[in-house]
Amino acid sequence: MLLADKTLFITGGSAGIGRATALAAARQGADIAIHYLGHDEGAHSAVAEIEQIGRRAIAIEGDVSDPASARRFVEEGTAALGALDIFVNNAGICPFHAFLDMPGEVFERTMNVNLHGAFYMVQAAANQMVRQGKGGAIVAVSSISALVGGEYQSHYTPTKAGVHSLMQSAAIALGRHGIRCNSVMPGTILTDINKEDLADAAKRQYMEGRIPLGRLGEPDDLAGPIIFLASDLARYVTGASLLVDGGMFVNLQ
Ligand SMILES: NC(=O)C1=CN([C@@H]2O[C@H](COP(=O)(O)OP(=O)(O)OC[C@H]3O[C@@H](n4cnc5c(N)ncnc54)[C@H](OP(=O)(O)O)[C@@H]3O)[C@@H](O)[C@H]2O)C=CC1
Ligand SMILES: C[C@H](O)[C@@H]1OC(=O)[C@H](O)[C@@H]1O
Repeated sequence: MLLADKTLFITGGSAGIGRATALAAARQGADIAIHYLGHDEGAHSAVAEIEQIGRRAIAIEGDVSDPASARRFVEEGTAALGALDIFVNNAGICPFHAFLDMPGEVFERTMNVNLHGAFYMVQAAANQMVRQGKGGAIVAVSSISALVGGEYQSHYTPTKAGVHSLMQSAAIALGRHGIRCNSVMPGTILTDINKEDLADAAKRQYMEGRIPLGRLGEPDDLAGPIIFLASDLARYVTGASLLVDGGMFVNLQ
């Protein structure tokens, strides 16, 4: 097992990529702390499934854009599970909107959740790892959108570039503590975040057509790459990013 007896803390663990990763990490031997916003059913059913696998789990509600929520997640999760070995920063939103009339509150909320939230969460987790004194691994869910733009994502793509950049700087700041920091860059993965956008058949067909592997991603497609980066298999990997996009990025023509 790749994560035997480790503890893994993950934001956005009630749905989509985060939920799939939490369950896959439990199958690899980890105990899991889930942070989520308000989707009680998703969070509590994930906890129940993890316990059925035979691992411990706790779900803690809060808004990642609030720094106090990051501190509470780390404190309460560590009190429940005994330590924080791996942190996965995954929570995020993407309310698709045109650029020219983007409401200020949509821009600010997206920045606050995706980027500021990542900063506060990663900082709180890193401080706990430093206190423990035995290193650790941090994996952030960035995006292919850190590298390319989107007409309706002008508020969102800078947050994903920011998360990628945060992992690079954190890798430098935390290397001396034995803490590795990396990111994954998913392509288009079928989850609630894009259900409405991909309900447009023409858009969905266009996105599918760009992918050499011939299909959109599933949340489980991210679990393996995240667990790899979190595990000792990646013990000399830090400051790196891994595209997980079925080949979409390299498909120019
Ligand atoms: N799906 C895709 O194609 C891609 C996704 N990504 C990134 O992957 C990550 C996960 O997205 P995905 O699984 O698709 O999305 P989902 O909408 O399925 O899940 C989002 C998760 O984030 C949580 N969340 C949202 N806002 C907050 C908040 N303010 N505070 C705490 N938790 C919050 C949600 O909690 P709750 O359920 O309680 O509301 C939920 O658990 C995001 O960072 C996204 O940008 C990157 C590239 C592609
Ligand atoms: C929400 C989008 O479908 C998704 O998010 C990203 O980061 C990529 O741009 C995907 O298309």
